[in-house]
Amino acid sequence: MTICSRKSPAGGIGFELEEVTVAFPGKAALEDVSLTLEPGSTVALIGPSGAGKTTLLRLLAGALEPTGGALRDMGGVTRAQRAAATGFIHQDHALVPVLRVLQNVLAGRLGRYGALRGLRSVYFPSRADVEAVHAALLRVGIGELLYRRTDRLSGGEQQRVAIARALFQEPCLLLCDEPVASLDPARSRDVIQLLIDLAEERGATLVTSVHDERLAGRYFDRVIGLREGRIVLDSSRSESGQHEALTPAALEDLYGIVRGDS
Ligand SMILES: Nc1ncnc2c1ncn2[C@@H]1O[C@H](COP(=O)(O)OP(=O)(O)OP(=O)(O)O)[C@@H](O)[C@H]1O
Repeated sequence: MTICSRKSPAGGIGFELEEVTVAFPGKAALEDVSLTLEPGSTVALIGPSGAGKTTLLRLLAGALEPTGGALRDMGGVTRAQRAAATGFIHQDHALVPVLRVLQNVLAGRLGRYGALRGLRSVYFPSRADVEAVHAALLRVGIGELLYRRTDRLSGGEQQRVAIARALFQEPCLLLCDEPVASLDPARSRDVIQLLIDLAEERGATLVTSVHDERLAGRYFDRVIGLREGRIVLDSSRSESGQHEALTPAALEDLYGIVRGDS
């Protein structure tokens, strides 16, 4: 298994963004974003709907290119290495409902193979691949669901399948778009803690968008607030473990409304 570290050629994924803009026709989703993301850091993206969080995640995943400015990988990691070492957990899980959990997790490595080998690996997996999928499912707490049809699972179980699929990719960069949007508060905390633990175990960089700034402040080393495509808040955990910059006034400025104590 690839474990990420600054010394590993495929690991230690970090970024420098210099005045990055991503413009769509008639709309700039990100504008003049300058940011350094350290390898192995855990980062939460917060901000109102349409602020540019998903666009930033897609940019880091290599699914989008800046239309202005520059994005640089740290430590000589190439774009191809980054793509191979990125696990992306989508807001809607992006699972195929009629497939078994095993096949959905195996599909996590489709991007590594050509079309024919990829399909064979999903429908006729090797014993080693089945064992690796089972290990990933055990790690996220649902080992018993290996052969269950995916559309028979609860939302929380499907979320864990999506995390297992990303884990099966042996990621050094874990990107998650609203991973707890459809979960209740207790399950949301469990899933965020699981993502933090997985990133720490692997030495992977974790960047996650979340709507709940309390979860962001409690679990992540760094919290970045976006509004209308710009960074308006950037908070790092202090030595006392607190996010002192996450004040009610800063959150009010970010969201444009009073959000209550956090
Ligand atoms: N492919 C696209 N074409 C045109 N506009 C887009 C495209 N993708 C995103 N946008 C626009 O860019 C802005 C930022 O979108 P983005 O999805 O990044 O926001 P977000 O912060 O993730 O929002 P949410 O919290 O609602 O998911 C929005 O105004 C959106 O409509």
